[in-house]
Amino acid sequence: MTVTGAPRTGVTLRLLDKADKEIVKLDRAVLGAFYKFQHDFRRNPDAGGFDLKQLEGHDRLWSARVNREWRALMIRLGGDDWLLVSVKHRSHVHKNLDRLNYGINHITGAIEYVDLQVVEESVLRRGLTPPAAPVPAPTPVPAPEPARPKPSEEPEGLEEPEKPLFGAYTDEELADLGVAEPLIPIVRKLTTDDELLGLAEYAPRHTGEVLLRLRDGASYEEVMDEVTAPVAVEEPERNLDSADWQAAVDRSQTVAITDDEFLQSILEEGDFGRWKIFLHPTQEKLVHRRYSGPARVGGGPGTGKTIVALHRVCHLVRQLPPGHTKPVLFTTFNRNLAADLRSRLLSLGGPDVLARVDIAHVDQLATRIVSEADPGNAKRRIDDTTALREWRDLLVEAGETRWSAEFLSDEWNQVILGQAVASRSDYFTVRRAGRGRSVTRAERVGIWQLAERFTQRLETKGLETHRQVAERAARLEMTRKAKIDSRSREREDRSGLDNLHVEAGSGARLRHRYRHIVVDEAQDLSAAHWKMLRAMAPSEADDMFLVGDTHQRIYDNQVTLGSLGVHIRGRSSRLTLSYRTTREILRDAIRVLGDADYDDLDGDSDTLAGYRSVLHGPVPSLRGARSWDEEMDLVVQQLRAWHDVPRESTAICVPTNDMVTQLAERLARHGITPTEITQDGPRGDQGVHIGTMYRFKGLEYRCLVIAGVAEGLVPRASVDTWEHTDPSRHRRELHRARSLLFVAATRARDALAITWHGEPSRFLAPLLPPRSDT
Ligand SMILES: Nc1ncnc2c1ncn2[C@@H]1O[C@H](COP(=O)(O)OP(=O)(O)OP(=O)(O)O)[C@@H](O)[C@H]1O
Repeated sequence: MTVTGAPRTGVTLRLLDKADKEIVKLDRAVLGAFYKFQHDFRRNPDAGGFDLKQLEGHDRLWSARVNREWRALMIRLGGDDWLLVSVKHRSHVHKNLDRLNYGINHITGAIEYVDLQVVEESVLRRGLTPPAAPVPAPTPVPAPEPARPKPSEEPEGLEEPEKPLFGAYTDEELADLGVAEPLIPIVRKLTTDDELLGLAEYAPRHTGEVLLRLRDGASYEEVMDEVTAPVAVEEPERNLDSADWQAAVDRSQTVAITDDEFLQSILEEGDFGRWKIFLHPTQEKLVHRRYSGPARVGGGPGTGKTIVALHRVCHLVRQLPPGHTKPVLFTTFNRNLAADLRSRLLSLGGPDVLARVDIAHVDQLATRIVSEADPGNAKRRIDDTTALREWRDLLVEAGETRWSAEFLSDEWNQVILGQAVASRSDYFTVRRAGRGRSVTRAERVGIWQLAERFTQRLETKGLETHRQVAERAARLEMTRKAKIDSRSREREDRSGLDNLHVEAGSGARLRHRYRHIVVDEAQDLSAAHWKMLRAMAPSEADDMFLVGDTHQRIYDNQVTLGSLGVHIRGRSSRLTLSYRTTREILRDAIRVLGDADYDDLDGDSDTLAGYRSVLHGPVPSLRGARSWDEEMDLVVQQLRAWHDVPRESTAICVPTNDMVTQLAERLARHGITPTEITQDGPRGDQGVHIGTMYRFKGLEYRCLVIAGVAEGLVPRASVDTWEHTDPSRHRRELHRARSLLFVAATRARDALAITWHGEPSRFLAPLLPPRSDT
């Protein structure tokens, strides 16, 4: 192809969501021709050689020559604004001119393109041959549950292929849910799940989401509320001007191709890079909204909370006036997660964005604050287990028997440090919600005295716990904020902000450390962390943006944000579409949670209503063994069955450190390289990752085994010792153990296998057949 003509400015070539998936499948030569085509087209669409023409019978659909055989299909949005929707062989275009369909969806207001021929073929193909599972299906599994039938309807099962899947809905109902209207006649004919999955692959995204949710058993009203309403154009806009393609493009998932490298990176990263460019409309709204104060985004695992937080950080940075400071804090629970945020932010926003963001985990921040105030501090940090040992020793030495070491340790962590209680009089009035046993005023005097002795003991030994540091940092920051507020209310210079590092020791005028704070894994931060963070930014619009899921809380840090000065009421939203896990894994993970209650970080309850996925894979496998030794062999067998999955995309999660060591040895003996996940993340890139459940927070793998899911291990046997002595603590510990298993199960993207030895964990009961069958 010869391209002539001078470059022209103002040409925009956009790519519609899903067109990238088609392009990436083109063979190498055609892909090469396509790269050249898009480069030349962006320079000058009128240059010779493209044979650019409007397709017969279509107002806006144009074709351009990619090479002799292949054509790019584009919607002309107006003037020099083009939307690339497909790249097809020319014979396909000519034969199917009347089957190429595009328009503005009257519910979502987004541009949709459908090649009816392709959709029909994919439905038929799926209908005739079983789909290839992304990974080998693991062995014995309970039968999949049929979708929940609509009330007053016979159950629909996979066994009745002749019955239309969506026979219970009228065309109008489907259209009102936002199903692409040209597809409704095909939807009517679907009779199997495989056909439905085939259609969902090529249909516009929203159509797939609606149909799969209906098929999951959700009612029409539920689908309307959960799937359609969040992306529907507002009522006053309902009378969409179907000619306004420029407005429609803003509501569509598209990306403007800015340069060759950008396009190449989108295509090369494939599914792994899509989070950077195609946000779901519900994610998009959260990223760009202006919030009058702290905002919180919840949602089940894999719904893209971290992705939203990353985009939000970029958005906030792009609104900043030019400068060299870091007015945005991006924080999370631990070092490992913070390192991951840093590399993803760099990949999303590049070095310019990264340069304006301070990324640090909460304990690191607390340590910085404390060191800034007390540079000579050389204390050794100890964890909660070592601290508990110190409590035991103290009680023995003091001859104290009124309270157990565990009780006092919890009281100190959760009430005294947890709520940053600074004085005995504060302790008399502090709320002890969730602590189970109540304590009298006289008892509080005794507990406070012991707490003072305990802190003195640590002081003398040169020790301190992370919680102590967090609490001290919170107090320091709150004092600092009080000074800022009182001293400079009228002379606050809103544009100038200092950071910790800039200001330390400089004697500069006190200012808030950050203008915006974005928090990931918010469910695991303690009250002291929140107090510290709250004091670090002025209370203004867009000050704090928190993402987290209380169903995944695995540390005992329940808080009520409102009481800590972080007022999220009225600014809370939830994401519900999982981009990570398949529908099969998600269904079992939800069953593990049972009907326990979860909070919304602010004293009310949270739910996973509407939590769903459009991804599909094998049903999780469940296998028991007689002994741990036998179970380890099961794990090896499972890994062998996954031989075609890269080892580093496979992981094993177990309840204890000893099991990590033993399993690693067993794998090595069978020639499978193990890589331990340490506190700082996996020790290397190679091999199957192995770690305890706590280490899996924030990670994801294609294939995952959760081993040792047995009574006595999940939950730990010691949890039941609280059953009668402290029922409230017993409940909390069970809750936590359940969440831990839920977090582990939802790390799997394609396949999940759960194993145990002896008696299976009680949390697996909803997944297992009734006892008589086992
Ligand atoms: N809009 C999107 N397009 C493509 N992929 C996405 C999108 N949003 C999220 N993902 C992918 O889904 C997976 C889960 O995303 P993310 O880690 O942000 O979820 P999360 O809600 O924070 O999960 P968790 O609560 O388990 O930590 C990641 O692989 C991410 O890249």
